[in-house]
Amino acid sequence: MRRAAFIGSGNMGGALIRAACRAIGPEQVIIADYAREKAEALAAELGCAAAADNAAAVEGAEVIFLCVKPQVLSGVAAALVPALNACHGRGEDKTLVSIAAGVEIAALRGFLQDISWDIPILRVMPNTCAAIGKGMLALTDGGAGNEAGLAAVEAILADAGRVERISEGLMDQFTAVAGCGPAYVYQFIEALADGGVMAGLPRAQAQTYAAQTLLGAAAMVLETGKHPGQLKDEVCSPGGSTIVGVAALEEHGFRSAAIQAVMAAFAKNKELGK
Ligand SMILES: NC(=O)C1=CN([C@@H]2O[C@H](COP(=O)(O)OP(=O)(O)OC[C@H]3O[C@@H](n4cnc5c(N)ncnc54)[C@H](O)[C@@H]3O)[C@@H](O)[C@H]2O)C=CC1
Ligand SMILES: O=C(O)[C@@H]1CCC=N1
Repeated sequence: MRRAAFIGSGNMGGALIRAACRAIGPEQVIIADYAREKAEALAAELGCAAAADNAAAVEGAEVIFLCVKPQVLSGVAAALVPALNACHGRGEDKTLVSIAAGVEIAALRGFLQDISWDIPILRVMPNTCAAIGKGMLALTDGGAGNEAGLAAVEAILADAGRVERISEGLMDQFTAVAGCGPAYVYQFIEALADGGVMAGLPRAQAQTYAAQTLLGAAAMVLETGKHPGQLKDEVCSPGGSTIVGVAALEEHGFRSAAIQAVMAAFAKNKELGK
């Protein structure tokens, strides 16, 4: 019996599969995807197993991560019930983990209508940076007090990045900041690089300088514990060039745009769960 199965090996599932293979070893990981060749190619690359179908992945592992789109989750989960019941009948208990944005544990339980036992269900909200161990992830058991399940998931995701336990009531907000966040940051990096190119830098250099600057600034926030506003002030020499750039960002609504991006994604997460 392997420790982790992943159903769906797309952008996010694939990133978690990479992280899990590093943390617990590829011999402990089995993956399945509707597009079988996709799972097989990733399994061949990482040295883990590719299951013939979703039920085989369920049969083969203790913790099953559902990494499909919210729109297909109910059908995928319902189709797993016969395999989950058969496993339970043999005395093999399983834990289900969903990474779907917006879908609550109670809704997931509703998708498993014909299940014959009280299967533990957890949620993880990852981001794609987990692929290289730099993710920001949230984990919840919905207040069930399932310490063993939480610990099992943490062990599988030990090399995905920073994993924090949060209440389920904060998952949609977390998703809007950290799940979606990499996309906003990539837009900013691209825009910084565009500015650099406009000012005369070669594209490749501009991109490296922009990305390394984001990395350094993020590390300064985390490692110094200083407020971002203070760190910003430390860059702005009186009468210098940075404050002119900061004023231009303010004039064009930069911070307001970022806040609105998070609020728009938050609203959409709530919609995805309905
Ligand atoms: N992409 C991201 O940055 C993040 C995504 N998520 C969540 O991750 C989940 C997956 O999203 P992505 O990886 O972006 O989507 P994706 O489209 O890249 O991957 C989904 C995978 O599921 C497979 N699939 C579809 N139907 C299936 C079925 N019946 N059985 C098995 N596999 C099936 C597809 O072939 C595809 O490989 C979503 O629920 C999303 O909310 C969460 C956090 C971040
Ligand atoms: O765009 C989405 O719906 C997913 C959820 C968080 C990141 N990607």
